[in-house]
Amino acid sequence: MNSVFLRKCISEAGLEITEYQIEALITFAEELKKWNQKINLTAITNDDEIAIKHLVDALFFANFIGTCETVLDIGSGAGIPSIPLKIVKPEMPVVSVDAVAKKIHFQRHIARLLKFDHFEALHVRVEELQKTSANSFDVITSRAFSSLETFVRLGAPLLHESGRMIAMKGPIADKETQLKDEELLADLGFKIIDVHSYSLPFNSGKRSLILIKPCKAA
Ligand SMILES: C[S@@+](CC[C@H](N)C(=O)[O-])C[C@H]1O[C@@H](n2cnc3c(N)ncnc32)[C@H](O)[C@@H]1O
Repeated sequence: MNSVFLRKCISEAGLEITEYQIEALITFAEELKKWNQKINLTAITNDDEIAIKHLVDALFFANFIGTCETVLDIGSGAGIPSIPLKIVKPEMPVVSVDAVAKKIHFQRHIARLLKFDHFEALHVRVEELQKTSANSFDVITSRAFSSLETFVRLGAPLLHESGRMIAMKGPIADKETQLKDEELLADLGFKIIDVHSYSLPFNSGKRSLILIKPCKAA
């Protein structure tokens, strides 16, 4: 991957990271492409798209969540957003879960290569995590995992009472879909607190971060 293009994308997005972190993101991208030739980890294989749609999108999330909290990434696949998050916030404890073993093997490989501390990649269905990690996480996130309702239903038992859930989504939904989502979340005792919209660099599409909290904490 071309570091000049990645730097341009990060600066176009208004984000700032160190040279060391740029190099680590490039290592992640190169390993992703290499492993993807043998095992199917991502449908995105082009360098520019990996930079914008995987790396920069995850960096927007990392920038949004602030400092040191315990994060759970549900259905993290090849490690989005968990791996870029660990690269730019190395001190942050992150647990990344996926139901597919080869994806978790890849994430562990990256964690070893980049010498991550406080990073656990677990081959487990999130439903099973409730037995060991109830009410443990300050932030629970997911991208391209499920509907908002399923995300909140599966994540809720794992969330610390003062925690928040952040769904990484595409463009803001139309009013009708939004109202339906709000009703479904209210039935689970949760509420949408904020929707943070942003554009990926070079007109590559709109995205949103949906901040959700238990009604009693809102
Ligand atoms: C479309 S991928 C998204 C991967 C990554 N978050 C991204 O945005 O590139 C959805 C992932 O969710 C995982 N998944 C589906 N159901 C799951 C469950 N119940 N528990 C854990 N992971 C699950 C799948 O194995 C898959 O890797």
